[in-house]
Amino acid sequence: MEHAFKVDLRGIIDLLSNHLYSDPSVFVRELLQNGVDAITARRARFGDFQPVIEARLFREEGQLPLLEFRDNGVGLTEAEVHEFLATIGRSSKRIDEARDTFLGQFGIGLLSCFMVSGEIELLTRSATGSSAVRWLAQADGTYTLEALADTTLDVGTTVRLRAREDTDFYFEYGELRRALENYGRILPYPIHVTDGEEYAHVNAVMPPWLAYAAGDASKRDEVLAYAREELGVEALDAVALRSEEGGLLGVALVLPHATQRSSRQWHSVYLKRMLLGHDLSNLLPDWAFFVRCLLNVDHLHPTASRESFYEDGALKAAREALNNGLRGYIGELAERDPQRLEALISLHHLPLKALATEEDDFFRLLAPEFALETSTGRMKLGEYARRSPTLRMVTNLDQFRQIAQVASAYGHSVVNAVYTYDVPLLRAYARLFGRELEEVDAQTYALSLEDVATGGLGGVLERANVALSGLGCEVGVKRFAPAELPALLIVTNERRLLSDIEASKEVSDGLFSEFLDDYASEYEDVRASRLHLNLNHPLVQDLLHVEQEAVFSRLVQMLYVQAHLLGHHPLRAEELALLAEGLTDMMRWGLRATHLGTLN
Ligand SMILES: Nc1ncnc2c1ncn2[C@@H]1O[C@H](COP(=O)(O)OP(=O)(O)OP(=O)(O)O)[C@@H](O)[C@H]1O
Repeated sequence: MEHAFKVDLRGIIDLLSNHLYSDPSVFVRELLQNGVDAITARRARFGDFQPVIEARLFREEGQLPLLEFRDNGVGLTEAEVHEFLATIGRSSKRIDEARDTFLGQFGIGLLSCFMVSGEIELLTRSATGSSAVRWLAQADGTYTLEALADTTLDVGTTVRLRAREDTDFYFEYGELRRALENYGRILPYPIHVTDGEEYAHVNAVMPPWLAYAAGDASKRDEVLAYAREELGVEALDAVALRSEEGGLLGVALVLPHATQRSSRQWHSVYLKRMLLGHDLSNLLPDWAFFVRCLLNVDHLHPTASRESFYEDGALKAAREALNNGLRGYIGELAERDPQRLEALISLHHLPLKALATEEDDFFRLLAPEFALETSTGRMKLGEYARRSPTLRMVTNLDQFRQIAQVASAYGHSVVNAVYTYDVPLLRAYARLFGRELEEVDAQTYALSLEDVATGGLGGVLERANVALSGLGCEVGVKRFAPAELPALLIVTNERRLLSDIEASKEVSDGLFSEFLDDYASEYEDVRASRLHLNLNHPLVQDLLHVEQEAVFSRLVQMLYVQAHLLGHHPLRAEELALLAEGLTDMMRWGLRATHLGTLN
């Protein structure tokens, strides 16, 4: 035996309200959409007429507010009401040629009215001339349908909804007007709203960006003013975007402040002039996070929630077109107004770096303008490459701090490539412009310091090592530039990690401290850090002649602490204690020297 499915309407309403639609105010969108589609259908079948959509609110004493939403579109015959309105999932708009003409297609939109109202009343007269009908549907899935004797009812449809206690909010004039403006601001048919006292024509003035996008360049200032006044964006530029694919028209407003990839922009995306949503992540290229877009597409397909687009060939083509539009803007700026491009790069370097790493042509165009931090100051990549035939980079901030002083003594400038995109940018530069790229670290420079024969040092090394025993540091004596630098501390990354663990242990107790001990034991064989004393420095030369062990030891320890400070190495408790003791001794000796004219 064959049986028919039964539908539990309450279940479906629950599905729509809790899982498909993000907000009950979408009922306004669905009503608008049906009104617009009905007018489009009437025009197509019965010729031109003066279209109108009207929302009227009634508040009567002791009653919950009532909304009447009227359009003078094609209307429905009794048979069509049974077929399309009362059959869930059935739509008059799902024929192939209608897909591109109408906003609706799924045959579920009207049900969203049950999110705000217990019943839906619909009065309609078809443009075919048949008699008017009244349909009254309940959320439990039952409905009544009666033919109306009233012959004065105009062609079109009126939907009547009474608020529930908990949905009163959506039936307030201000809220309804905001929702109509939000969804219908650029719809092509006039939309009116009134509550008897207040009245508005919500789409009386078309925003200027559509005309600008369509090619009317004279609207640029109006678009910038619109962005400022309506969106609160002091845009630096307005880029017109259009493409046949997807029937896309839009404008990208260049933001006046730097942005991160993670900062999501509040775009406005319209489908056939009806607001679809604010997210453009599946249309805009990844790197375009420096613009805020206003966009209308005519030929893309919405998902059932109408909050994003369905992934298909048309969406892919539209994505491509947007990508090309924004790239075209940057390329054209380079030719038309290089200074403006320079300003754009310095403000929006992150998105433009992302673009440059994607494509060689853009790399050549943009890369020389990107700012870098180098051991000889901030400069643009182009300038850095002019000054430094071999490109040198460090990828670790600690390393950069350690070698910044020494590298310049060798006439080297080293890039601090710890920021996003720096490494791929330098690699791409080396590849495209045939340069050598060296990754350097503190050890590389320490190895190239000039060795000193230990024979002539008279046991200084041994004594210095005793002075620093227990600190995990070995002492060496070398000659290097700059001569003003008395000592250089080289700390390996593992050693740095170990110091960090020790520092954490100082402030933790119990279990965590034990865990840190375990963790640290894995690094037991780590090489000690190295303190290179610079024999070019007069203080180090004097050190060779200090005989009193206490003084010698303090001097070495203070050189060790000073090297920490100069190299921006964090001080552990041991180093802080040495610093305190050393300073006390120095002061004591200073005072004694003042009084006695001698040190000791
Ligand atoms: N104002 C109206 N005028 C004329 N016909 C209407 C009106 N509102 C609804 N209909 C008819 O009822 C059908 C179902 O409407 P509903 O809003 O549920 O779905 P839809 O608009 O077809 O698709 P979607 O779910 O994508 O919105 C429509 O296809 C249309 O035939």
